[in-house]
Amino acid sequence: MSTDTVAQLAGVSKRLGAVQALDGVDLSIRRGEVYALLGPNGAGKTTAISTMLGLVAPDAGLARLFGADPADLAARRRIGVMLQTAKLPDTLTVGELLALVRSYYPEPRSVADVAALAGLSDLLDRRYGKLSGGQQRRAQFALALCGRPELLFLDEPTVGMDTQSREHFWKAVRDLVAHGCAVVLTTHYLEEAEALADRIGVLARGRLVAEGGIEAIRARVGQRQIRCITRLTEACVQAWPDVRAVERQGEWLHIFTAKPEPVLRELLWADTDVRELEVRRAGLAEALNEITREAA
Ligand SMILES: Nc1ncnc2c1ncn2[C@@H]1O[C@H](COP(=O)(O)OP(=O)(O)OP(=O)(O)O)[C@@H](O)[C@H]1O
Repeated sequence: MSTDTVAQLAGVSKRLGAVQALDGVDLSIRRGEVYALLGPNGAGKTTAISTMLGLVAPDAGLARLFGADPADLAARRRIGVMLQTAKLPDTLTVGELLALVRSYYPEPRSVADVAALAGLSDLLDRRYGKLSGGQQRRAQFALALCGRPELLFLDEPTVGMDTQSREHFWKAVRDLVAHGCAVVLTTHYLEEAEALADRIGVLARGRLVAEGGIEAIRARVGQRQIRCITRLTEACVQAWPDVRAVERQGEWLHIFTAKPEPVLRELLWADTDVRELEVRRAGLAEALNEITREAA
């Protein structure tokens, strides 16, 4: 394992009941990077994170945290974790929870720093059980930061957060990463992956089917999208050669094609009043759909 690798799965397979949740997964998380693990529901993202954390024992292969077994206490002290299900005592205040978790670490982050990073400063006296869903997620994020982690595991961290909280959260993650923290992130909000991730791993049915930077993942899909305002009908455009799909959204027509040039020529010829014409590469969502469809 390279000294730059902070967490690793090597040839990991895991069966859960009748499901092959992970099937020969190899992945490495490097120091100071944000690695987003993406894929449809049930693809194996949570199982992959749980295996890195030593909460799930692999049937084959191995997991490493800072080169050690994930159960190793010294390695565990260097991580922070925010899982989808957090069971915290409802009756304690946020301040009391922070005091408790900070007491596990020899040199914890100060309450003021943690509260500022997680946007919690005005919630310290509130009981955890009385917080809204989004506020509870912020409290869980704060708890994950107490031990000054070098590696943070964030499993769908912004579910339930409003737009402002989510933006605050993204800024905090960027600050932490700028100071050398690595992050493993799962999310179904692709704009979150686009905003934060240095690298993306795509899981489908327990296999890592694509890995790379956002542009590299997008570039795997040759498809382009033409968007315009036109009086032409969907059926008319759909009949042209090279047109893969057509969708109308209000006054906009979206045309999907791998060969935009001949489609554009046809479009400009068929409707000389066409307006607001745009051509763009497929987005991350379309790329992920295509990659997971191919894998299936
Ligand atoms: N304890 C379990 N027993 C049986 N099957 C399980 C168990 N836990 C998970 N699974 C199955 O393993 C597969 C992978 O689940 P996992 O939770 O890792 O997916 P995920 O990618 O995190 O999904 P989501 O996006 O919905 O959170 C799913 O088919 C799930 O139903």
